[in-house]
Amino acid sequence: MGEVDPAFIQDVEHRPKLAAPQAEGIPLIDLTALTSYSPSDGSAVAASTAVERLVAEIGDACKKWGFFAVVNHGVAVEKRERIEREAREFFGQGLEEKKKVRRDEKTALGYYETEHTKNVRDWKEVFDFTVQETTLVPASHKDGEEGVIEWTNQWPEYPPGLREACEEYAQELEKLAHELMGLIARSLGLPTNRFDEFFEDQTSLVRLNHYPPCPAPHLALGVGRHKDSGALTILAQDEVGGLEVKRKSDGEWVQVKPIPNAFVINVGDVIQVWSNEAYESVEHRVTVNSEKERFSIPFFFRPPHYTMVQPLKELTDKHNPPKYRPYNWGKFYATRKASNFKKLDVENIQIRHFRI
Ligand SMILES: O=C(O)CCC(=O)C(=O)O
Ligand SMILES: [Fe+2]
Repeated sequence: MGEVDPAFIQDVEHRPKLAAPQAEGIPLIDLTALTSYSPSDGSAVAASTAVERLVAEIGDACKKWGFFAVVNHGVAVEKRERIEREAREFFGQGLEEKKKVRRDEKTALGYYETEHTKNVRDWKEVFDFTVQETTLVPASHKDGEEGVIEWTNQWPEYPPGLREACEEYAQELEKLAHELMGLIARSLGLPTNRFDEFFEDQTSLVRLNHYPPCPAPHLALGVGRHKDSGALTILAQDEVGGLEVKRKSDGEWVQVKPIPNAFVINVGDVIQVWSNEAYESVEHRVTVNSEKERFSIPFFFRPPHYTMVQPLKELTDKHNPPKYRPYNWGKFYATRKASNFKKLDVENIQIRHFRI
């Protein structure tokens, strides 16, 4: 492909600088204290001090960056390698094969190659699946239309091992997501289990991303600038690199350096609201390059559709009143979905529409 379809071209102010600084990147946090903590062993006191330190590190990272990387997270490396292998195999097939599980108006899950972010087409193809076997979402994004529909995953015939690899990976990541929410709760001065009630069901999603080499990496993006709308994102990226985060301190785009077997974590809009902006959801984007393809796998941890998202009572008082009106997560997400993936002339729904 020599010429790039104009649908992919970013406005001048959003085009990437191809040498974004790598210095002063996101914090790297070692989760050993969490995975080795066992209240019954003799070193419980030392272990709990280590967990307290970890909680403080997480709190600092959430405040300063909204992003951090974790190592020693307890997710089995074989499970990650397996899904990465299956994803490569899936995307390596011809378009005809992939289109057999293509997403359409009715089935929101599966393969898709024409996603847009803020009305510009992304240089990528994706495969989406939900974590909960039966995921319920509102049938309509319109207020007053109350029905729900069931989302079911579309699994391809090839590669035959994709489904199992995805299901196993999702289970592992769900455990890590709960652990991280526990640490985040503690860092906000809340009990470890404070967020559990919001995840008895879920609308969590895992996405396999493939960014093919792009002949115009200075004009297009793999994913345009955006914030993640859910609670927390846990990203596995390969060794190629391309993720950039808008640094809060100065608004510069900085690269998130790939670290083998680490996950990149970021706070989404829902935590921004729950925490009444103690933590903010930070803008990020993905650059592409002309030589190498790149693969990544975000796990989007999201509450069930019926959740009313609002600042937690414990984190607000008369000096720090709630900054958001409650909004229904399912309707918010359905509205996003209804407009997100095609070119539109209007802006997507945003949490700032609920800002008081
Ligand atoms: O591929 C990546 O590094 C990040 C993708 C991303 O931000 C997203 O899918 O929301
Ligand atoms: Fe994202």
